[in-house]
Amino acid sequence: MASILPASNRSMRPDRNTYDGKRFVHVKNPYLDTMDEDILYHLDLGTKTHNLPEMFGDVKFVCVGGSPNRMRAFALFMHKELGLVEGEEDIKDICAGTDRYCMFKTGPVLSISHGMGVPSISIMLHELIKLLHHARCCDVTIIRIGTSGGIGIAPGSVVITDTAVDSFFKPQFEQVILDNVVTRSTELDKELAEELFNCSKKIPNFPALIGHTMCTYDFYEGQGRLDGALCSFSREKKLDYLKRAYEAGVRNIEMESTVFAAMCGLCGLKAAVVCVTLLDRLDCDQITLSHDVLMEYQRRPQLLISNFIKKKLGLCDQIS
Ligand SMILES: O=P(O)(O)O[C@@H]1C[C@H](O)[C@@H](CO)O1
Ligand SMILES: O=c1cc[nH]c(=O)[nH]1
Repeated sequence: MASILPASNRSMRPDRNTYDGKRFVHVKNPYLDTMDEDILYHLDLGTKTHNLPEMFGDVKFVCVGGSPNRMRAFALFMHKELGLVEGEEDIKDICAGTDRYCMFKTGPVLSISHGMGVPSISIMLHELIKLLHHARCCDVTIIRIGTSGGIGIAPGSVVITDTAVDSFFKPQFEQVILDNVVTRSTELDKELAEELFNCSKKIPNFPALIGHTMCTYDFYEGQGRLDGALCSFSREKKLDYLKRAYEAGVRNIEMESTVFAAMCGLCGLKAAVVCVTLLDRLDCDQITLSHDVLMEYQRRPQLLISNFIKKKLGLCDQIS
């Protein structure tokens, strides 16, 4: 992928007046317009050093997930599924100059890792959303493909999130800005969730459901685990909490969905969260799956999203 610009090049910032008629990415920051250059530090990209419209202008689907290897595997899988002619060796990590995140592009699909937890995905999303804006991308759908702990559902089930909720089962994300708490909505695109669910029904033996996803700030105490280095509650309290979560409509727990939903919603991106469950938290806390089973489970959201993308691109609606 080309596109290191000479240092003398002017900013690639687009003219927003030419944006009419399509669903463009909104950045909601008046200061961006006053900047001569925008350095996307954690992605090792910038408006003066890279021709972002040339590199990314055709992106229509962005898939994000915690692990660099998973997101690389997804890019390679999509490359094959889209029947693209370039060799796999051409799919290089676009962010290789930093070891914070990995990014791969194949055709109109961008695959990016975001690390674990709200702060990590939030930094990546700020820079990714600015990247899509600078690249003048339009009609972009963004999907988080992750892993999670299930509540009251069989391990291996794929949960398509209708609403991301916080640890109090509320559909909101609280962002501390200066010394204020700003509450943002975590509603996701319901039509997109339905479309994904319908897509899942066409895949044989594919256990999928729509439900609320709870996002926590921690994997251990924050998710009611009894097996962390610290635990100050009883087994009964844990089960009572998880059962109340289930009654509130929560079917899985992970660590990024609320900020993902809030930021994508505010910036006009159609967004979905699709996570496979690795265990049923009503039964246990430790993840005891074999490596092979874990890999197979992690491929489930990828398979669903690849079918969805192929359908949207009119390539086919058959199952691979
Ligand atoms: O996308 P991944 O599988 O990384 O998401 C979940 C939530 C945390 O980031 C992590 C915890 O194991 O997995
Ligand atoms: O239990 C789990 C499994 C994966 N990811 C989580 O956040 N929790």
